[in-house]
Amino acid sequence: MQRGVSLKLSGGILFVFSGPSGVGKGTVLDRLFEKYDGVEYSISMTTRPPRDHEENGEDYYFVEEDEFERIKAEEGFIEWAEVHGYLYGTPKKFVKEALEAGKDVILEIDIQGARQVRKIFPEAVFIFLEPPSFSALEKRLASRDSEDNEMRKLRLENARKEIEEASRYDYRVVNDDIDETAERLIGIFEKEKNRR
Ligand SMILES: Nc1nc2c(ncn2[C@@H]2O[C@H](COP(=O)(O)OP(=O)(O)O)[C@@H](O)[C@H]2O)c(=O)[nH]1
Ligand SMILES: Nc1ncnc2c1ncn2[C@@H]1O[C@H](COP(=O)(O)OP(=O)(O)O)[C@@H](O)[C@H]1O
Repeated sequence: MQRGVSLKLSGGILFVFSGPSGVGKGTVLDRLFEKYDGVEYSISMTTRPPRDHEENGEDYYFVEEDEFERIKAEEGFIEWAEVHGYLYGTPKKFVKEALEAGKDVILEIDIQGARQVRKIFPEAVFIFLEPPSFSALEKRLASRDSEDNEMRKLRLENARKEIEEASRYDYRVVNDDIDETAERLIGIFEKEKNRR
């Protein structure tokens, strides 16, 4: 975690969205953003190589490890973590400016990042996306066909630990039907906006 992070939360709401690899986080958010613009998506930085369809500056900022380390040293991340063997971090500037402008922001980050955010933004809203079953998760990850066997195995091992953390989240949403899940997320965003 970065020291000296001080962000004003008087403006927008910070949503934290986590879930195991292959549960459908990206798919559900893509579907949601087709019809909803009530939250801003924070684009993370990563040292993971891009998948075929992924665009730099859209899905992630893809960087080499030395660049990531440089930004880390400059305290440019709200949080960062090593996940499945690569580094991932949330750039501070975008989130800070959006929240200060009164916009609501969603971070799609892993459980380690969520723990860090919980310490510095206890007011954030934490949402965990769960698979209907572990075998459904295995099938989804296999069907995505974006990792080799070894990487898929690592992601599934990590998934068990990630799912154990779900009870620490404010909301747990099972991703059965993509459209229904997107609607449930919009429902959560709107409910939280109305409360503040
Ligand atoms: N801590 C942290 N985790 C992130 C960040 N961006 C993405 N992640 C998480 O890193 C994990 C791997 O992401 P990715 O490589 O896109 O794989 P996927 O989950 O299989 O789609 C997921 O749990 C993401 O939520 C970030 O900025 N910080
Ligand atoms: N509700 C769902 N039902 C069936 N398949 C799904 C569902 N949501 C996502 N998928 C599929 O599961 C795979 C993993 O989804 P993805 O969005 O890449 O997951 P994540 O971002 O959580 O790693 C993709 O092939 C996607 O099409």
